[in-house]
Amino acid sequence: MRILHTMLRVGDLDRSIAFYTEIMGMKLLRRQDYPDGKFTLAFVGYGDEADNSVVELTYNWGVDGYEVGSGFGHIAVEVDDVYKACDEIRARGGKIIRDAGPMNAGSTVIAFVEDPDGYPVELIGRRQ
Ligand SMILES: C[C@@H](O)C(=O)SC[C@H](NC(=O)CC[C@H](N)C(=O)O)C(=O)NCC(=O)O
Ligand code: NI
Repeated sequence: MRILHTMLRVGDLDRSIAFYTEIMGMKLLRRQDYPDGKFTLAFVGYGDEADNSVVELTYNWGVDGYEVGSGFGHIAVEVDDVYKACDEIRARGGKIIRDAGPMNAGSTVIAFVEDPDGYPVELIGRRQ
């Protein structure tokens, strides 16, 4: 077994696709409308689904926002250098909500970016 995807409900699909592709460097892997269910799915990720876990963006037609809630944590993205990644993401218009530095109660260097719906995306340095 393997993790295939994490699903996020989004209020504006094009806005989210732009964030995950133009700011986070992912690819739009596929997009499909489901008219009978009045929703659209878009899958984004750093590689094809056969070999990579991806993010499934779900847009329910006419629903423009959601409560992120206190239970949701984050999606984590591996980067070569967290500090450099934050600079690059800021330069591309991304919102860093937690600057790079050692994690709470630990030493792993992390940072958090906020996606357009308020979902945190964690940046973690590649394991040495
Ligand atoms: C290792 C890396 O993948 C993490 O996600 S650790 C991030 C760290 N998590 C916690 O502190 C968990 C306990 C916390 N009370 C919670 O429920 O979130 C984290 O979120 N650190 C925040 C920070 O600013 O370091
Ligand atoms: Ni994490």
